[in-house]
Amino acid sequence: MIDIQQVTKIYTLHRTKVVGVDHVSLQIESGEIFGIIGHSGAGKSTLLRCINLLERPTSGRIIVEGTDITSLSGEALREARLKIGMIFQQFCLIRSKTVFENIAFALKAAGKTRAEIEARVHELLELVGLSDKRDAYPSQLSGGQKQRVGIARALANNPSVLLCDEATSALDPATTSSILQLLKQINRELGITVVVITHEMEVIKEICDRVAVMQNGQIVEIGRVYDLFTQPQHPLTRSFVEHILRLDVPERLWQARSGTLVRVLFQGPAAEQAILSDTLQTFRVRANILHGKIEYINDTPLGVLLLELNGEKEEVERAIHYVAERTKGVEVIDRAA
Ligand SMILES: Nc1ncnc2c1ncn2[C@@H]1O[C@H](COP(=O)(O)OP(=O)(O)OP(=O)(O)O)[C@@H](O)[C@H]1O
Repeated sequence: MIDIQQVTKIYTLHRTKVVGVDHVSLQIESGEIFGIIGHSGAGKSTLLRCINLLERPTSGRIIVEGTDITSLSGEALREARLKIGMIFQQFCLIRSKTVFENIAFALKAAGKTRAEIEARVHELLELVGLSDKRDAYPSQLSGGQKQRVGIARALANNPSVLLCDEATSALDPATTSSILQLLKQINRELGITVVVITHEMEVIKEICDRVAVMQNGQIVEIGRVYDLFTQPQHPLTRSFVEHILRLDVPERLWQARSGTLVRVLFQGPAAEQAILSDTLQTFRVRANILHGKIEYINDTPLGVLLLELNGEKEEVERAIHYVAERTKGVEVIDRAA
């Protein structure tokens, strides 16, 4: 477990104090993929860098797998850091060294023998799917391949935690997806705790089990990703979720509507069909499906449907109530006049 207790980080810039992280307490369970999302300047990087003490908190404690990281320095800190791997948005590879040498570097630093290094690099390149690039230089690799080298290097010393600092922000969507799948595979197969910071809800949606939402150095909401999608509480969380679940209604349909517009969230298509037909049979309402889509939240389907309901006002309200009780939520977007 990573136990972050009342961590504050204050920077001093030209005698002015800047609060990076403000009294954050957070427990990340061993073996989970935990996301931290927020806009630029929210304090995500600072918090992440406190976990391996790249930034030393101004106050508070961080306990990683039973070791109080914040109490360490010198050799003890170097040793503890071997158990915490990290990957970066800009990959941070050594340009003058080959893929093999970049990964071997982390093992040499840990005092491994030549034979151990050969065997381990071979194993890591297989894991990240880059066995054929062993002797290539970073400049000869695509962004996705560079990040795979970064991942191999971060895993070299068998860490129990992998910190990912905007690891896919420099990559195109297809490459992002393949890197996220690799992180998920590493988490599942090796049992490594993965902490991801990002400003993109797509990243959280694809791989995270839980997420914390940060603003002004503080955590404003935390929970299971699916729950945050279906019941966001804080306005910032709502805006992140909205970005993914938004259904843009063509202007023509918007103008032509006459009934009440509702957005329904439901878990999977089968459930939706049964609920809709039940509703139409139970109440004297007509339903028009204007738009719909299914998002996969860490492999669990979440459907979004935009309906126009027509009928007697009270009957429509009863139907909405009926649907609300049987789905993940109903939002009335526009009531019929
Ligand atoms: N080395 C530093 N010196 C002074 N202030 C800093 C330093 N690093 C971060 N800050 C400040 O701390 C606050 C949090 O920054 P941080 O980089 O952690 O946010 P972030 O959420 O990771 O944003 P981004 O995605 O843009 O990196 C910001 O106000 C930032 O200006």
